[in-house]
Amino acid sequence: MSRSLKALIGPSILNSDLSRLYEESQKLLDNGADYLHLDVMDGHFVPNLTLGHPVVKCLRNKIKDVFFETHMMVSNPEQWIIPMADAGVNQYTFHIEPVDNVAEVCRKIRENGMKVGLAIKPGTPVTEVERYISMSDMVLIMTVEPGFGGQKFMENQMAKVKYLRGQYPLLDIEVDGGVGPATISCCANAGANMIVSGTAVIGAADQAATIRSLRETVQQAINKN
Ligand SMILES: O=C(CO)[C@H](O)[C@H](O)COP(=O)(O)O
Ligand SMILES: [Fe+2]
Repeated sequence: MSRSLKALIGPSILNSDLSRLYEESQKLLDNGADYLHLDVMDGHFVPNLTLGHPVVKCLRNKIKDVFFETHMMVSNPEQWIIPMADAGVNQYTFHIEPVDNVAEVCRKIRENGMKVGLAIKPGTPVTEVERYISMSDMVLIMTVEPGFGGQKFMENQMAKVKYLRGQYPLLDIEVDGGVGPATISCCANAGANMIVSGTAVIGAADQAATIRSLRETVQQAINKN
C-alpha cells in the first residue's frame, strides 16, 4: 500500500501554565492532539529559555505512548541528541542555520533511534534545507521568528511550503508560529500537513473543537489534491 499524507495537530505547550506541564499536556491529548511539540530554547540561538531533557524525561515518565517532537532552537543541536533520545523523544527537529555538518547531525539522530526534523527560520531560503531532505523525515517552515509564542503568523512563508509540496508530494511539512483557526486555511492550502499551534489551542474556549477543526481543514485540503 502506498503511503499517504496525514493531517496531524501537534500543540505547543510553550504558552501553557508550565508549572502544570503534565496536566496541560494530558488535557491537550484528551482533547485530540496527535502529538506534542516541545519547544527547547537555549538562550543563545534564540533570546529565550524554556525546558531541557530532564523535564522532557519527567514528562515521558508520565505520558507513555505519545509522539514527542522536540523543536530544538539551540546553537549546538548535536550536543543534545543523546540526552533527548534517552528522555524518550521520537522526533528531533533542529534548525540548520547554526550547523556546519547537517548530514552528520541527521545521521546521529537516526543512529539514536529518533526521526529527523529540519527547521528553517523565516529568513532562510528553502533551497538551504532542500538539499538535506533525503536525510530527513520532516521539514519545519517557521512562520514566526523562533523564540516566543503568541506572535503574528507570517503569510509570506507559504511560498516555501507551496514549493516543497510541489516538489515532494509525500513529504511531511510542518508549520509553526501564529497558526490557529484564522490562519489554518492558508497553511492547509499551501500544503502543510503537520500543524503546530500554541496560543490558539491553549487559550481556546473549546480545545477539542479547535483541534478537530484545524485537523479537518488540513485533511480536506489533502483530500482535494
Ligand atoms: O517554536 C515556537 C516559537 O519559537 C512555538 O512552537 C510557536 O511559537 C507556537 O506558539 P504560537 O502558536 O503561540 O505561535
Ligand atoms: Fe516550536
